[in-house]
Amino acid sequence: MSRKKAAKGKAPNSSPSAGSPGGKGVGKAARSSPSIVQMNGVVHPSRPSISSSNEFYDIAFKVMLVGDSGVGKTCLLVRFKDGAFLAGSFISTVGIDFRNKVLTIDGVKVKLQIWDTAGQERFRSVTHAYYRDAHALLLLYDVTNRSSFDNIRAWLTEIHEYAQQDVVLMLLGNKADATHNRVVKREDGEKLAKEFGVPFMETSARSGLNVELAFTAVAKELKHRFMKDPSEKFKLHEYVNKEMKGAGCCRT
Ligand SMILES: Nc1nc2c(ncn2[C@@H]2O[C@H](COP(=O)(O)OP(=O)(O)OP(=O)(O)O)[C@@H](O)[C@H]2O)c(=O)[nH]1
Ligand SMILES: [Mg+2]
Repeated sequence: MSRKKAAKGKAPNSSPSAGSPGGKGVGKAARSSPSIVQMNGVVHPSRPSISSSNEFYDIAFKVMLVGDSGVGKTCLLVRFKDGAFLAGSFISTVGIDFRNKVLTIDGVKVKLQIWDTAGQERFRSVTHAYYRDAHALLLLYDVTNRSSFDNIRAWLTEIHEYAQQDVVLMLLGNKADATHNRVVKREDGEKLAKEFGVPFMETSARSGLNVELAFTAVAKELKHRFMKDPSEKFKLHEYVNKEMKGAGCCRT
């Protein structure tokens, strides 16, 4: 397997062309493939790989964080990327931003290009334009904010409209550390996730609970799908249920 070194400082290759912000008119796009091709079992980068980091990787995927404003998308990404919590005043994301992180999954270097979207309604058309390139979506609500949970159905409708049909999807109930302010029960999240057939876990960008797990699970699923190795049996739901820790614990 050829190993590619991520180039530095260029714009990510997943961004839609300038002036084409999806909006309602975009509809479903053709299936996008990872920025690599597999020939005779060998993985080759199909075009120059682009990353803001400077690490080698074998395969790359695009992951998008979506959900209402304030649910903790940016904090979750910063926790995953830098291992830190952005405490203090809330700075709402404007438009869209991205960070790269390379994970080693079963000896394979998997680069996740993670898109942090703005939850505010006024940026929705920008977000729509990026759905079609996403290989995975992490859909967040805030366990201390009922309306962010109630809006999950609307987010799922939007995802069905704009994202690829086979996009890897996971529901995350964030801010699980905030026990005193909790208004959404863990069972409510579990029930909703079951109804839509998506894996679910509660997370905390503050404590780090299940943050690494959420991204690792997605990376494992994407790598598994890409490699199509019949000897390797990976089931995302089973993996998540086995590895997930409750809010009472402190898995990072
Ligand atoms: N207690 C607690 N607070 C959190 C957690 N994650 C985020 N927050 C707080 O929630 C607020 C919003 O976090 P952000 O990550 O900026 O929210 P966002 O989803 O990116 O919001 P937009 O960019 O507007 O879409 C901030 O004040 C964070 O400090 C968490 O896990 N626990
Ligand atoms: Mg944000």
